[in-house]
Amino acid sequence: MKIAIGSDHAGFEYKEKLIPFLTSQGFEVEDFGAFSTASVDYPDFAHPTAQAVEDGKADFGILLCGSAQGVTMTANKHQGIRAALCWMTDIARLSRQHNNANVLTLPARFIAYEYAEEIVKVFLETEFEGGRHQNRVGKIACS
Ligand SMILES: O=C(CO)[C@H](O)[C@H](O)[C@H](O)COP(=O)(O)O
Repeated sequence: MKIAIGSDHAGFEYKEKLIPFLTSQGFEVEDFGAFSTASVDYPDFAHPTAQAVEDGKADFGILLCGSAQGVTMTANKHQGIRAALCWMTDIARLSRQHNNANVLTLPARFIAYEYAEEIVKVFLETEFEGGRHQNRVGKIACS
């Protein structure tokens, strides 16, 4: 399974730790930057990460910034992207079970790194439930 990952400067350090974590769990990872803690603009990294998922080049995306608001707003501009801002494992689980989220966004300045790993694990291990949720998810996209 392939994961596209991106961040701004605020999410850079967590991204750098998540990449080897994901690799150790057997995932293939494509890193869309940022590549340092120098101040950057989150859309420059959130758009290509979301695009990789939208194009089917990655199965899931993971995006990080300080609050996760900016990367979530940016990723959700893409058709076919359902980016979920997750700050706790239960929210991550529900974002997969009920919303079939395909991009996980993490607020690096508000959660401990170890907890970010737990959220990632839950998100990637949880299946979409379908059923009544399929109808609702189908109504999200604007035509
Ligand atoms: O969501 C965000 C922006 O809407 C993120 O939290 C950014 O990481 C944050 O704004 C960066 O702030 P900084 O003061 O430029 O480091």
